[in-house]
Amino acid sequence: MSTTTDRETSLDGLRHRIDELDSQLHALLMERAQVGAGIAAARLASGAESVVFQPDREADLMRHLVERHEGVLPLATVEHLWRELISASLRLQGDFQLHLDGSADLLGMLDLARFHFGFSCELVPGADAADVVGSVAASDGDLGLIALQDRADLPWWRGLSTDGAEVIARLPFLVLDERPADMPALVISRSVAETVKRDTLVFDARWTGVLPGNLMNEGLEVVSFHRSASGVDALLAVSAHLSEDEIFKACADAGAEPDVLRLVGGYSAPIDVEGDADDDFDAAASEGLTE
Ligand SMILES: O=C(O)C(=O)C[C@]1(C(=O)O)C=C[C@@H](O)C=C1
Repeated sequence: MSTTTDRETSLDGLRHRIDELDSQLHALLMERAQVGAGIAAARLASGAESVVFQPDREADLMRHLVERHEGVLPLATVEHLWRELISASLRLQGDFQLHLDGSADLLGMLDLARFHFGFSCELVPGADAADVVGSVAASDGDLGLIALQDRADLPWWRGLSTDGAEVIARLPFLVLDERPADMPALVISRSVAETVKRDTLVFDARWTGVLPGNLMNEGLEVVSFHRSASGVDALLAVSAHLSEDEIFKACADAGAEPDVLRLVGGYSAPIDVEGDADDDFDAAASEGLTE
């Protein structure tokens, strides 16, 4: 005669438990989609014309997942599942296309696009980052995915603005060792509502001559930079707590005030699940800045 423990640990017993869990999960997923459709209907009723991304809400959801998470399921798997669910919700609100930076590594780009936006999202290859910025600014609710390089071939971010296309997210959102879809990138969209809360602001900053060498010490991250004959363009990520005056002062303390400082978006800072996210970035990037 089999005991309860035998039934719980036998192959048949475990499969039976998986069937039960799948059925509960499926019911919950269907209910979640229904709630998403409710949000879509409420948006439509409020007169919203196109898909409305809520990057800060998405970041909150992810943060809660990280806080609750335990056990053997890889966190990156959970992230991907939720990204697919969120994308499904978005598609219930309307169609949108994702414009891809065609100058970046294609496989890395596709991996990231599919991981973050799911498999039903229509992908549109763009020539390069500047082309993606133009397409998103001219669209009615499309998104763009632009690969981040420490040294950019062109200062593509000059095309961003808070009344055109702006930065809304930075990927990957969960910083994990050896994670899938780990190409560093920015997501851009047409300008999002003022009510969006973001802890990091992104600026187009320009200096004639060289870039101050120790901006990072002042709490300013050079996300990407482009050097030309006349000077340096930088895409700066800065804590949203700092005012523009404080940013100018921090730059002056680091060596020189920029000639141009223009807000071009913001995002909820990625979560470094295993350690210090800043480690990867600046050691590599800042080395080449003051040559
Ligand atoms: O909360 C919303 O406003 C939603 O539209 C729902 C939802 C989700 O599926 O959780 C979907 C898309 C948004 O970008 C954020 C969250």
